Amino acid sequence: MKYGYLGPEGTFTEAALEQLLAQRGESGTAERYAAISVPDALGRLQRGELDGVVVPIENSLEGGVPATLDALTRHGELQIVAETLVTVAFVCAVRPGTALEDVRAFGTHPHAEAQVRSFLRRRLPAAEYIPTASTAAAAKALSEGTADYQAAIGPALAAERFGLDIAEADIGDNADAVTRFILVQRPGSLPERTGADKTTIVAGLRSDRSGALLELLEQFATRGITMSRLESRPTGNGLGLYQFSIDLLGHVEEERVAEALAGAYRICRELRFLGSYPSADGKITPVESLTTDTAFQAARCWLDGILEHGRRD
Ligand SMILES: O=C(O)C(=O)Cc1ccccc1
Repeated sequence: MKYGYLGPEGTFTEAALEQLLAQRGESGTAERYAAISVPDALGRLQRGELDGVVVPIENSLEGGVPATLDALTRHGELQIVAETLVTVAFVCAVRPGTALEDVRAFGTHPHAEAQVRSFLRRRLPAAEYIPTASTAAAAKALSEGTADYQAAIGPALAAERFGLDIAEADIGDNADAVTRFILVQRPGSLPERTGADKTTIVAGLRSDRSGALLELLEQFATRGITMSRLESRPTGNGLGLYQFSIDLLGHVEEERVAEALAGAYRICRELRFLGSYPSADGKITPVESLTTDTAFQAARCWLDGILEHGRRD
């Protein structure tokens, strides 16, 4: 199996891939491919050049990763099969001999920049921020002398891989910051239901219907389904046109989730199913007695009885 990740070597995403491979017992056998961007990785997956791709999707401080949410929605035909959580710790890396005082600009991934703001305010208040495709891409360019910045912010691993010095370590605003990464594949069989699962969907609402979002949320509420993420992203087709990227606690093979998705499908302009997969935290989702599979099956039995008796020959 060949797995792609947001490269180059030394990104947080590479750490997430290693974590996922270890869980799947594939650390020794998998081939790795460092992609230059999330769309590049997903494109290669879709064309069959890769069998799986790991990308960041959500951060405990910043929320969803727009590049991933948008690329996943655009590709449409891909499926999330697993997730993993990585605790991210940041360092400020420089070329040997550079002092923090010499740093006029720094490069890093937008999600890293958002998580080191107090360090930036205290230590680099005048430095310009140059966004890069990944944290390790910033470290690589700095070490190769092709960067127009003097510092790179990212994991210690990236500094180490590219022979940089660590000017300051542990510069994150929040020591408990966690990033959630997903493993994406071409559509195939669904991961097995574990009781601790997530389902990811993208819902495009009908713009001519007042209360469309409320109606969508009702589909989940009435079936006892909890959302763990809800984000609006522009469709790209004009101002005011949004779609919602949503994580639900549950698996599509559960009756309550299947019924809610069917309800959502009826009322949405467009509904994309992006996958049901085990939650990384392994926490079993409590299911109220009125929304268990048994409760749904009993209701259907009752209805079948009515239809059976009332059938006209
Ligand atoms: O650029 C990286 O190293 C990534 O893997 C993306 C990222 C950036 C910041 C926090 C988590 C993931």
